[in-house]
Amino acid sequence: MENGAAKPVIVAIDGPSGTGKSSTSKAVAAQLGLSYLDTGAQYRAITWWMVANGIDIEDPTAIAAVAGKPEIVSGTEPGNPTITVDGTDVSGPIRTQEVTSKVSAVSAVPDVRARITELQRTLATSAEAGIVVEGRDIGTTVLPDADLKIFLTASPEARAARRSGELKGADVNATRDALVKRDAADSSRKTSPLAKADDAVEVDTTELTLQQVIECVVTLVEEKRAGK
Ligand SMILES: Nc1ncnc2c1ncn2[C@@H]1O[C@H](COP(=O)(O)OP(=O)(O)OP(=O)(O)O)[C@@H](O)[C@H]1O
Ligand SMILES: Nc1ccn([C@H]2C[C@H](O)[C@@H](COP(=O)(O)O)O2)c(=O)n1
Repeated sequence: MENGAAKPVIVAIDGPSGTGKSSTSKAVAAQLGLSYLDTGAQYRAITWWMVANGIDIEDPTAIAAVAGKPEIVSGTEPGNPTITVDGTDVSGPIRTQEVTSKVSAVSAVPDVRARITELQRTLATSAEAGIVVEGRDIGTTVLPDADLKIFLTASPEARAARRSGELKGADVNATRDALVKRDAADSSRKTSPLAKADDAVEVDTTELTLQQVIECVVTLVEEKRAGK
């Protein structure tokens, strides 16, 4: 660039749930001085609002009719990624079992996706140094021109073990079944399903520590920036 400033780098990280997208993306963004966006938190936030306002989650028409109502604001600081709905901090409530069980239905509604995708593109293009955006359809739909696309995978067993550890004593088989069910719903919806972009680098994290995954992604970003 003319003034010598580095061009903002846009990194898209997609994959099924529990593959390490959030942990990896936050750490990579912090290490490289980039912004960070958790797009799952945005879909959880709109789901939380639908539940709080008594919208029938089984009725896509009812969801679509009010999809533009809540104001969702995401903070993109990797050390403190905030999320508010109409000014209320919902970072805790969006992680409840109720929201987790309903988010796939809400996020499958095309009007919801159009609304949230617009927010995501605005945040990504305004990040000065660049941004790491994680989700399900970032490389395929939201940011198809991202500089680097990563698709994280891991076996259902590894992902369930990670989540059960987090949920302190949760039954591993039940956790595995819930993960697999949510992935199937997210992969089979018509609009912008969970999918690997053709030009994404796939990283299987099953046998890797979180630190190894972070180092792998940092190296890929640095190589991309160096034009390798
Ligand atoms: N490579 C790894 N080895 C062991 N544990 C890991 C690894 N990567 C992530 N974890 C742990 O697995 C759990 C899930 O990780 P994380 O929330 O980053 O996944 P995710 O892909 O963002 O999931 P979701 O899509 O459901 O939000 C966390 O407790 C995290 O610390
Ligand atoms: N780009 C995205 C991100 C998330 N979703 C939906 C599907 C997920 O099951 C849900 C919650 O995401 P998580 O917090 O587990 O990462 O949100 C999506 O459709 N598109």
